[in-house]
Amino acid sequence: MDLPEEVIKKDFPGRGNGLVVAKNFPAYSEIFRKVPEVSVPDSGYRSRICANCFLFEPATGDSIQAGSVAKVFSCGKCRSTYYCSRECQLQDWKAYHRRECKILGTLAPQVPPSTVILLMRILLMQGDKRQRFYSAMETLKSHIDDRRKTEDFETLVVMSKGAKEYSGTELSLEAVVEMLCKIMTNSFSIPLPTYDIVGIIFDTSVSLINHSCDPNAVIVFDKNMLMVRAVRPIKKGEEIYITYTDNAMPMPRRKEALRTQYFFDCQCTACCPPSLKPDPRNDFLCPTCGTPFQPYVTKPHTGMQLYTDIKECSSCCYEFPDPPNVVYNIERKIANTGLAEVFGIKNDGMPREILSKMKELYKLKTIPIYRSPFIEPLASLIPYYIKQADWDMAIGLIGVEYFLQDEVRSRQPEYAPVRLAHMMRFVVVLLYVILTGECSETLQQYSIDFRECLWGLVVELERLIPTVYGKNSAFENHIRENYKHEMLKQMGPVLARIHMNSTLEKLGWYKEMDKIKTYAMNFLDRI
Ligand SMILES: C[S@@+](CC[C@H](N)C(=O)[O-])C[C@H]1O[C@@H](n2cnc3c(N)ncnc32)[C@H](O)[C@@H]1O
Repeated sequence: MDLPEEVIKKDFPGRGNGLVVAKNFPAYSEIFRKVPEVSVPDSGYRSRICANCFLFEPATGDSIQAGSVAKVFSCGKCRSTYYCSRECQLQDWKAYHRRECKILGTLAPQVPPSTVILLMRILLMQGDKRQRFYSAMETLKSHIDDRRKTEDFETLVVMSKGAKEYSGTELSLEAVVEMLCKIMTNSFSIPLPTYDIVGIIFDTSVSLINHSCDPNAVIVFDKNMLMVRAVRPIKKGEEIYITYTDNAMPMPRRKEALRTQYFFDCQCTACCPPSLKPDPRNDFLCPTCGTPFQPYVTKPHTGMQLYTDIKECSSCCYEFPDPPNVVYNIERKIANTGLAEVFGIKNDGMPREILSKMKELYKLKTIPIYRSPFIEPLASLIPYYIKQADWDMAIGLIGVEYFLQDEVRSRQPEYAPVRLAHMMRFVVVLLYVILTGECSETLQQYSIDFRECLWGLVVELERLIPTVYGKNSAFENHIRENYKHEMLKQMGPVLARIHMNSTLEKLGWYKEMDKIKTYAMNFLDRI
C-alpha cells in the first residue's frame, strides 16, 4: 500500500479502515493519483482495449466503436491479450503477463471472467511485490462469512477452484476463496468518460476509501491513471468518501444494494441526515397538485419504520387513499413493473416494453420523472434509438436525461462525470442530426438551431472536463481536437472568429437549448 503524505489511513469504529486527508482540499481538486496495482480489461472489451494502458478514444456517447480505439494487436502467444504498442506489451509482460500468458493461451479462445484473471494475477505475484501486496491485503474486508450465506457463494468457490488450478498456487482453496471475496468487496470498475465500463482494478490503498450516498470525492480514470478528486471542499482531518452504488436510487434501494453487495447498513448523512434535508432522490408527488413529499424516516431505522405516515398532501390537502400504506403501495407498483431492474436492452421487443411501463408509471403522477426507476431504463433506451437513427426519440430521451434527470441525480451536476458522459452523447447525436439532415416535421416545428446547440455543448464540455478529470486529459484533448477544431474549420474564418470571441449567452445558446428542453417536456406527454 502506498499512500501520498496528504492522505492517512485511519480506523473507524463500525466501518473499518478509511482514508482521511491531512490538509484542506478545495472542491474539484485532485487528492491523489496513481496507476492501480492490478487492472484487467472487461471480457467484452478485451480485444478492443490495451491491457496495459487502457487506451481509448471516447468517440461516441454509448460505446466504443470500431476505429475509435488506437489500433491494438494481440499477444502473439496467447492471442487473448491486446496492446496498443510494443512498449505497453513489454511493461505488462514484465509486470504480469509473462506468468499468465501460457495459461491464457491454453484456455483460448475461451477467456476466463475478468475477476478470475485478476485473481490469477494476484496469485501469480512473486518476490517482494507479492510480500508487500499480500501484507497490505491482509486487513482488507472479505465478508467471507456473510458471502457464505448468499446464493452466489457456490459460484465464487467454482471461480476460485479455476484460478487455483490454472495458477498452480500452493495456497489452500479456502485461502483463494477468501482472496476472491476480498476482490469482490474491494475492486472497482473502470469507467471511460463515456461511462462504458471497460475493466476492473484492485488497489490496496484506493480500496480503503469508504462509502457515502452523499460523497465528497469521486474516482475517475484518464487512460489507466486513476485519480481521486474532491467534488466539494474537504477539510483537513475529514474522511474521504466515494459512492459504491448507483447514487440516483432512492434511499431504501441504495441501502438494500449496500447491504447485499457490501454487507453494511448505510448510516451516512444522506440516509440518516442530522436534520431533515430534502433529497430529490426520495421524492414522491401528490398526484393532484404535483407537490413533492418525502416519506422516509431519517433516523436510524429498521425496515418496519421506514416510512413516515402520509395522510394528506401538505399543499392541496388531497387525502391519499389507503393511509398509511401510500408509499408502500407506490413502491409495490414500481416493483411490479420490473423497471428498477432494467440496466440494458437485451432483445428487440424490450424498448417497446420499457416505454409502455414507463408510461404506466408516469401516468400515475406519483413518481417524478427525475428519479429512479425512470433513470436507468431511460438511459438504456438512448443507444437503442441512436442505432435506429430515430432522432425524435433519441433527442426527446436525451433532453429528459439532460434537463430533467441530471440536474437532480447528481448533487453537483456540472461536475459529475456521468453528466459529462451525457453531454458527450448529446454532442454525438446532434452531430448525426446535422450531418444526415434527418429531422422530422415534429422536431422542425421547434426551429432549433442544432449547430448552435452543438457548439455550446462542446464549449461547455471543454470548460467542465478539467474540473472532473484535471487538465489535459485524453478526454479534453479528444473534445478539443475532434470536435472544437473541426467545428471551427467548418464555420470558416469569419464565423469562427465570432464564435471564439463571444459568450454562449450572446450566441443565444441557452435560448436554443431551451427549445430542446420544451421539445423534451412535450415529448414526455406524447410517448
Ligand atoms: C472497499 S472496502 C472499504 C475499506 C474497509 N473499510 C476496510 O477496512 O477494509 C468496503 C467495505 O468497507 C465497509 N464500509 C465502507 N463504507 C462504509 C460505511 N459508510 N459504513 C459502514 N461500513 C462501510 C464495508 O464493510 C464494506 O464492505
